Amino acid sequence: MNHQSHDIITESSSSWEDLDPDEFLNHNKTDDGIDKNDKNDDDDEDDVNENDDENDENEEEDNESLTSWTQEFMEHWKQHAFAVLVAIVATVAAHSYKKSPSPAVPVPYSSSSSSSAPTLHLYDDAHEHLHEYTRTANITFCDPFDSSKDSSSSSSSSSSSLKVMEFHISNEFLPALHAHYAADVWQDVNYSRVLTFLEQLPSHLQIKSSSTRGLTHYYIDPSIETLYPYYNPTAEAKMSANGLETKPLRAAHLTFTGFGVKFFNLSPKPVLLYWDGREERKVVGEIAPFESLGTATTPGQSFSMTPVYDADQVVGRWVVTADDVTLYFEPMNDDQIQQLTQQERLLYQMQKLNQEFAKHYLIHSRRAWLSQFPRAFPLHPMWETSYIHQKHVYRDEGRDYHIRVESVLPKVLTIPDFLSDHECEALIQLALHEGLRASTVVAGSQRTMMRDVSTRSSDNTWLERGNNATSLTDAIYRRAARLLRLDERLFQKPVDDEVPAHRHSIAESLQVVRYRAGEEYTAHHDFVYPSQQLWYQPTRFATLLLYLNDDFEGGHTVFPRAVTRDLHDGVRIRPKKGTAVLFYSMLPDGNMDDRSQHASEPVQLGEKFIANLWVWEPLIN
Ligand SMILES: O=C(O)CCC(=O)C(=O)O
Ligand SMILES: [Fe+2]
Repeated sequence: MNHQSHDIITESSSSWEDLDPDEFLNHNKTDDGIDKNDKNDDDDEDDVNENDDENDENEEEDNESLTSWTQEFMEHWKQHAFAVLVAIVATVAAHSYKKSPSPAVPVPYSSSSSSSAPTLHLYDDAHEHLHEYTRTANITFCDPFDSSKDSSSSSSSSSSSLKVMEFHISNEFLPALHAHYAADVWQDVNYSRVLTFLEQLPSHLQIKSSSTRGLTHYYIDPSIETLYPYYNPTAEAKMSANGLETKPLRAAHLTFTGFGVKFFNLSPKPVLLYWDGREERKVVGEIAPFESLGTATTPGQSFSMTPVYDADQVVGRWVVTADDVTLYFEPMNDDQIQQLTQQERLLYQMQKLNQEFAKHYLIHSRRAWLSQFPRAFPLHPMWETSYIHQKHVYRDEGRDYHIRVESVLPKVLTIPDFLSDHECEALIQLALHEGLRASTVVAGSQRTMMRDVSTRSSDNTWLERGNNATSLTDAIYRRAARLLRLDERLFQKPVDDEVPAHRHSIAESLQVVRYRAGEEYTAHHDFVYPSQQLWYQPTRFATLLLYLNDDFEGGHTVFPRAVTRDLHDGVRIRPKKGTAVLFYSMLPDGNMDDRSQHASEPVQLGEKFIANLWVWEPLIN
C-alpha cells in the first residue's frame, strides 16, 4: 500500500537538501512499505458523529493496538532516510502528476489544442484519488543546525509556479505537529483518535535548538509581463521631451478594495462574531473553541465578538485592514493555558502552529494564509492559465470545446456553448418545477445557512444528479467532470444503503439560481474554511458557473480583483446563454485564493438564471 513518508529528519542529513523542488514536491509520494492501520477507506464518508460512535465502540480494541501502533509509528519515522532515497527515483515518475505541465512558449491568440488535450484521471474505484492522501504530504522537516546549504535560494524551478520556502516551528508547538503526523498514520478523519490518545503521541524529534526548520512550496504570483507575453513595449512607446520612451507594463489600479478576513477563537468557549454596521450589528456566525471563521469584507469595517450566551459583553473588536487579515481572539494568559485540558491545549497549539506557519507564508508569498496548516496541495488537476486569453481546445463526446483564459490571477476560464439552448431551457424548467426558494449564505464554523438579502438576494433550488428522472443533469455532470479532467464517478452520489459505499462525491448538487431585477450577489468567496480538526481539510476547489439565459440586462459576473493591465474593475463577464465560467478557489500550494472573490452585479431588467456546480477538494465535507 502506498503511503507517504513523514519527513522529519532528526539527524543531520544532506539528502533532502540536494533535492530539487520537483523532487522535493513529489518525494512524499513514496512507497515506504508501512501498512496503515485497519481503518477502512469507506470510513472516509462518515460524518463526525458517526465517527464518534465508532470510536467509543473501538476504544478497547484501540488501546490494545496502541503499542503495536506506536512501534509502527516509530518504524515509520525511522525509515525516513530510506524514503528520501526511494523518493528521488519515484519523483521522476510522479513528476507530471503534481505539477502543471511546463508552459510552452505562449503563442498569442492561437489555439494550443495539441498541448492541452485533457488527460482524464481515471481510478479503479472512486476512492482511489485519496489512496495516497496525507495531510502532511507537502511539508518536510530537517535539522535546524544543518545550515550548510541555503535551501530557500537554491531550488526554484523556472518551469514551475511553485517555489521552495523555508519556515520555522517553535518547539513548543511540536506536539501539534506530531498530532498531524499521527492523524496521517491513523487516517483519523476528525482527530477523534488523536484527541483520545494524545498522551501517547510519540515525540520523535530530538531537537536541540529552539525551533524546527521545515520546507514546503508556495505559489508565486506570475508577473504582469507573464500575463501579457505579447506586449511590446517598443510598439507602445510614447514621445517624451528626450525622445522615444518605451512604456512599461503596469497592473491597473483596482477600484475594488475588498479582501477575505479570518477570525480565530483561541479560547475554550464558543463566541459569536458580528459585523458592525452604523445602526445595527449582524451576526456573521458562531466560532467554536479553537476554531476559525472567515468572511469577505472591506477596509475599515468593524467586527466584534461576544460570548455565545451574552450578546452584551463585547470581548473583542477589530477594525480590519488588508494588511492584517488573520485576526485572533486570544484571551488566555500562560496560567490559563496551563489549566486547559490536554485536548484543549493540543487544539490551541494546533492553531498556534498554523499561525506560525502563516507568518512565514506571508513573508514569502506576500499573501495571507487562509487555509489551515498543514494542508496538502490540491490533488485535482487545474487547467493551465499561463497568460490572459490563452486558449485550449478539448474533445468530448465527439465535439470540440474551446476554453479561453479570462484571468490568471485569479484563474478564470470561459467555455462558450458548454450547454445547448435546449439544455439551458430545460434546466430552467426543471428548477421552476422544483420550486425556487430564498437563497442563503454559509455562516459560522458550524456552517449553518443564513438568509442575508444585503449580500445575496436571489432565489435558488438544488437539482440532484439522476434524481430528477431525467438524463439531463446526468449528462451535465459527466460533461463537467470531463472539463475538470476528473473521473466522472467522483461526481456521483453514494447510492443509499450501498455497502460498502463504493462511491463518494466531490460535486455538490446543481444549484439553479434566479435573480430578479435589483437582485445581486455581492463580492464573496466560494471556498469554505474547514475546521482544523478535519484531516481532509475539505473545501470548494472550483466553481462551474453556467449561464442559462441572456435575455436580461445587468447581472454581469465580476472578478473585481483580477489582475490586468487596464481594467480597473477587474474582469467582468457578460452572461451568454450556454457559456460556462470555470474558476478555481484554491491555489496550487493549498492556500485559498483570496483573489477568487467575485460577484453578480444587480440585474437591471428581466430575470437572470444560472446554475452552479461546486467541486470539492479532496472530497466533499
Ligand atoms: O450569478 C453569478 O454571476 C455569480 C453567482 C455566484 O457567485 C454564486 O452563486 O456563488
Ligand atoms: Fe460565488
